[in-house]
Amino acid sequence: MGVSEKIKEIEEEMKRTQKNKATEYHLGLLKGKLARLRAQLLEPTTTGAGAGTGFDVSKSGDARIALVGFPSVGKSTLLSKITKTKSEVAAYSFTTLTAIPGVLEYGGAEIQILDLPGIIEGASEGKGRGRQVISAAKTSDLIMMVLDATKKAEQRALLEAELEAVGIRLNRTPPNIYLKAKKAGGMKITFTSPPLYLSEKLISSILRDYKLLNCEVLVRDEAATVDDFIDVIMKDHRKYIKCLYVYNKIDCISLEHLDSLAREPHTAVMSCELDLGVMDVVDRAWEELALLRVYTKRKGVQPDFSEALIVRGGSTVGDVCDQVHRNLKESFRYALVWGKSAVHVPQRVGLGHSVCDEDVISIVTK
Ligand SMILES: Nc1nc2c(ncn2[C@@H]2O[C@H](COP(=O)(O)OP(=O)(O)OP(=O)(O)O)[C@@H](O)[C@H]2O)c(=O)[nH]1
Ligand SMILES: [K+]
Ligand SMILES: [Mg+2]
Repeated sequence: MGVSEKIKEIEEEMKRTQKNKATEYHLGLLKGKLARLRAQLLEPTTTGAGAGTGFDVSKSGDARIALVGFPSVGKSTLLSKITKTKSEVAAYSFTTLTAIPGVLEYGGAEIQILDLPGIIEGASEGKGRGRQVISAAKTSDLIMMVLDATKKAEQRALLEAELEAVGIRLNRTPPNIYLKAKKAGGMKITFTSPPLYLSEKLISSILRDYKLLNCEVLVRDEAATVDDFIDVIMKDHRKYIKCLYVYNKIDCISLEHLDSLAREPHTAVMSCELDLGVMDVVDRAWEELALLRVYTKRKGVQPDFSEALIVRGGSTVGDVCDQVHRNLKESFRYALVWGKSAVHVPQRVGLGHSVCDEDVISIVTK
């Protein structure tokens, strides 16, 4: 039996099994097996089918956004609107057959936008170019899930399920569970507070199934589920990515419907056709990326505001140094900071100081 068939079999069994206290343990074990098989399915094959590989587009710029969605929702229309790249647009499905990169210039940053082929249900199991599309999405800093506002609400959950199945976790952080494999000593499982959904028995059975016989587990979140625990075991196959849900074609829906869509979290609405809300979508994407612009300044000279250094949210002066030059930290003495992160200006700070968007920094070396 092939991996796909085994997956089908387990999925069928899970569907047949009623969810209740008595079956909880059995279902948990099945989930563990399913996660392992799915990861196996995504391993690159030796036959060169490239199951786990994305499209051959090299990363460029300060961040990458992937446009993911069902066919004909307007992904290519959006790319053509916000970048100088023209990607073919047409009313039929699967107009786009490969990854088309474009560059969005925003506030001194260059963001690569990846237009991708439409995906369909079953993409995670290899339908269409689904797996390649999803692999490409996995490499992005932000997924823009483009949705057709005229279609049923289920479309969003269907797409989410496809991305979930290959280990992408949208707008979530890794579970608060510590797991460390050991050479010997058996299993040591502890909970910081009584678990609501997990038990020592379930955890140890799943660990045995994964042949993790010697390890230490500390569950720090009482609300952690079996899915969370499996994500921790499979952490090399999990990717936590931000997602902005973008509903296009709002020119075709009622105001009431538009209003309810716009209120959903992490959501923006637009009409590429009428050029409505497109720039708001770009602003929202920028916010979600949480990139920071930092300007460097030489002593006695005005900072150059046309040349921003782009760093990730949460970056420190040390990260800024790395961006300027590989060895700069070695000769670093201190930095002077003007801007939102400074309590008084200029503030004298060390490498650990966290920077804010639009800070000006003067680095003083030995
Ligand atoms: N009514 C309306 N139609 C739109 C809008 N944006 C795009 N379209 C139309 O939707 C159709 C599909 O657009 P594409 O940009 O090719 O869609 P896609 O998501 O790239 O499609 P695939 O590459 O086939 O997956 C085209 O006929 C567009 O003209 C919009 O805001 N409103
Ligand atoms: K299309
Ligand atoms: Mg397209």
